[in-house]
Amino acid sequence: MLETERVEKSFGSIKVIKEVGLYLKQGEAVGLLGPNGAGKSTLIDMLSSLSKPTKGQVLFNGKPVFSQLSSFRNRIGVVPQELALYMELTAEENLMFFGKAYQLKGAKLKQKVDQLLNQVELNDRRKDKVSTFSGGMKRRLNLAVALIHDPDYLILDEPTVGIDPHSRRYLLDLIKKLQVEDNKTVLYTSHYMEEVEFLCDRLYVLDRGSIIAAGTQEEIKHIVNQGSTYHLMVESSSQELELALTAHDKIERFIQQDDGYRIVSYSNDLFEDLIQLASEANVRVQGIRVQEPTLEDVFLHLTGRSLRD
Ligand SMILES: Nc1ncnc2c1ncn2[C@@H]1O[C@H](COP(=O)(O)OP(=O)(O)OP(=O)(O)O)[C@@H](O)[C@H]1O
Repeated sequence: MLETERVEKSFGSIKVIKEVGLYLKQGEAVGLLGPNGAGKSTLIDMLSSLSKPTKGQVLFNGKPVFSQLSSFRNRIGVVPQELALYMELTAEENLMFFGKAYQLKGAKLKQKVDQLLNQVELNDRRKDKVSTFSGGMKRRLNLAVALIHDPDYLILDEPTVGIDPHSRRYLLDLIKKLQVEDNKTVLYTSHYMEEVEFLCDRLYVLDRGSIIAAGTQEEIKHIVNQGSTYHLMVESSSQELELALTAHDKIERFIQQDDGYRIVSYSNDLFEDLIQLASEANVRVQGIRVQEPTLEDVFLHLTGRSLRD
């Protein structure tokens, strides 16, 4: 088990991680969800022993990671947010290089490199320089590099940023397979709630350096289940309607979306009120739908802000 014990991290006088306690049991997939700047990368750096907490500690199987650094680093693979690849080397040379850093060599290393290139579907590009790869191909190779020493724990920091939908789908399916079939423990960081919903059994919601919710997806969604989430589709946005939504006592929060508003309410019966508010504001309603709460709603409910603020 990998866990943090009330860890804190400050840069100068600014505390960016505040008393965070989280754990990762072997074999499970855990999501760490939070908007930009919440502190996800800072937390991951501490969890993967790349930086030391200012306070508290990170434990692996009950002992501080810094007391077992080399054996700990052999057990974890980290996929950083920034690509950690040599652009002037080929895909194969990158994997060989990182494999040697873990003391792999000879036939064993070659076999692992072949297996990983197949797994991330880059075998036909193995002899090409990484600088010629698309964003998605680089991300796939970045994942392969993290797996070169066959770690049991895989820590991924927003691995799908800036990639095409095909590569994104491919990476998500591969990560799921690594967890389910190869029994890897996964910590997956993202500000895309749908990715975390697809991959993770349990999750933590991080906001401004603190964990503001934790539990299974069901438990977390239950937080907003007392009411409902409405999707109000309108022809155009209206300041008058927004003022009326803000003033309405049964509406807890709302955010504007491309085609209307997403509204979190304590009430299960808001249809008529919404139609009336829209009509008073001279806004044409195209439709109203009640939606299952998503993690986005949970975040909106807890913080009043959108996940992608
Ligand atoms: N080395 C540093 N020195 C000073 N401040 C830092 C440093 N690293 C991070 N921060 C600050 O800590 C806060 C958290 O940053 P962090 O990168 O951990 O957030 P994040 O949740 O990973 O965001 P993103 O999704 O944008 O990557 C930010 O306000 C950031 O500016």
